[in-house]
Amino acid sequence: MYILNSKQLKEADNATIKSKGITSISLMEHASILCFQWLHQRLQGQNIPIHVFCGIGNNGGDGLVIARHLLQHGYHVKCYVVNFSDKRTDEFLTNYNRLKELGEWPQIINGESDFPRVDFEDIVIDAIFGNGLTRNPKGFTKKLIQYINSTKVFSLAIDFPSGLFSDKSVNDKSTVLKAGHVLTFQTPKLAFLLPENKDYLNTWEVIDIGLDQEFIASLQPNIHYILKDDILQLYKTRNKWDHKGDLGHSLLIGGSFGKIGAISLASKAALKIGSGLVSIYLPKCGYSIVQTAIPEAMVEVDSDQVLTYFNFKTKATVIGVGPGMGTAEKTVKGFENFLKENQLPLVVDADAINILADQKELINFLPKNSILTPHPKELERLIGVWENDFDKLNKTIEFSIKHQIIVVIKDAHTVIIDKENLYVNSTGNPALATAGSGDVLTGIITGLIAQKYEPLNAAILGVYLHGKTADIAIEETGYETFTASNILDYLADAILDLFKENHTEENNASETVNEEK
Ligand SMILES: NC(=O)C1=CN([C@@H]2O[C@H](COP(=O)(O)OP(=O)(O)OC[C@H]3O[C@@H](n4cnc5c(N)ncnc54)[C@H](O)[C@@H]3O)[C@@H](O)[C@H]2O)[C@@H](O)CC1
Ligand SMILES: [K+]
Repeated sequence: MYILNSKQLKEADNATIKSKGITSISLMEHASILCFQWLHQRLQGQNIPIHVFCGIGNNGGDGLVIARHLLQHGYHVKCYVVNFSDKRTDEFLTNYNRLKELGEWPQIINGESDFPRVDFEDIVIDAIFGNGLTRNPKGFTKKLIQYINSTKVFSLAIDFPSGLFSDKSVNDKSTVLKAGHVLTFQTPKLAFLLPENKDYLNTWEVIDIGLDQEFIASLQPNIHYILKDDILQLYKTRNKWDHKGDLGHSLLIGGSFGKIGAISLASKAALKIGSGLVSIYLPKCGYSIVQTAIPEAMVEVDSDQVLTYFNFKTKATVIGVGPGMGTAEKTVKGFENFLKENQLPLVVDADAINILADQKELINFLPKNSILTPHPKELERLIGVWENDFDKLNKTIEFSIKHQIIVVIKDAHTVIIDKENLYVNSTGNPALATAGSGDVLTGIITGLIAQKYEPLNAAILGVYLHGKTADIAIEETGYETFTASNILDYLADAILDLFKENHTEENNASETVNEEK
């Protein structure tokens, strides 16, 4: 699924109005009725006070439409116009008049003395600002947002939590209305998926308002939200005549005394995801451990306790390097020599990333389309500090273009960056915040490249499946007892789930952002 920015969304609105021969008013009516229905289905006519706060733009127009339908269905509605400007849009004015025709005159809020009383048990519909927000809310509008937040009332945000920008960072945290739930139009918004915005929304879902898909595709959006449908297009089924030699040979390089588990997990993962053959190259001290733990794997050893020589004989198709490797001086030297010789596709993780961050000139030896899988701290060592999450993404895009490599930024929403294209993952939960989870991801991606997946597709598919294991598992394991080994236990379920009937929530992008709330 595409993620559109604010400009693309406006273009898509206009293109749809043209191609479908409809008016902007009817598009607004349609979008807002879907929001009304969402609420009506849940409230079933309950007599709860609903405060609808409308701005003066088209987001406010949506609020007015929702208020009208709620009134017509007998709800206890109070509608307000947050009068921060006199530049009311035509769509706002039309719907303002339609509401008045019903005998309902919205209360105009011109200052703090006009703020209504809002109780915790009430419901707020936030239709103050949407996609048109260009600057921080100021004056009494800012105060109103703070007042509503202070009541801790449930608020249903229309399209955006008011105060949250679509494509740039919020610099004043106190100007965003905290949403209990967001009904956002047509596509997820990048802002919802960034860690810096986690406090502004609890859950969100996309409401499909029927914008012109052909037009949207013609914009060639560079940001994607990866759902099951996207994954099914990448997934390769096996052929009857496949031989283990056709399914690639993964070589996992890593481990050091005390950290043999990391390379062991990565190697198991490469096997579990279907790599035809798996070899491990590690320090001698890990030999018996991996031979016992993974009888399917072949093993070659380096010096006693840390990797030093990197003089393996294995002829692999792809190499995953870094888990548990450490950064001993001998290892750094050996890794440097290895990089200068190596021609094979690489998946680079953990300490191997730290070595690259320390000696940036080595990055130039990575083959084109190598994959780096840093967590945020490792990324910072690689690209330097960022001002905010948008800056982080831009800096990573520059890095990816400069070095022609793919970066997997591991986070609650892992983002895969391939030059200017961003792929945001939709699966996973905090159960994955556990030791060894990254090592398993490295093994999965390596094992997929072995099976002839393009590196980018291997990263997208690997990250999705890795997250999906935890989504399936938590029903049984809860968050706490889930460990990295469980990722491997549930990998089969994650793959089989691709072929199960879609649940509605998977057709319709949605998520819980903040698990505790
Ligand atoms: N036909 C359409 O264009 C549709 C629009 N829709 C709604 O329209 C919204 C976008 O509407 P608008 O573009 O009118 O914008 P908004 O309603 O989000 O913003 C209102 C206006 O406030 C001004 N503004 C921005 N920041 C401000 C600030 N800090 N202080 C004071 N004024 C500020 C802007 O110039 C903008 O015109 C979407 O989020 C969605 O809710 C939906 O009804 C779907 C159809
Ligand atoms: K809003």
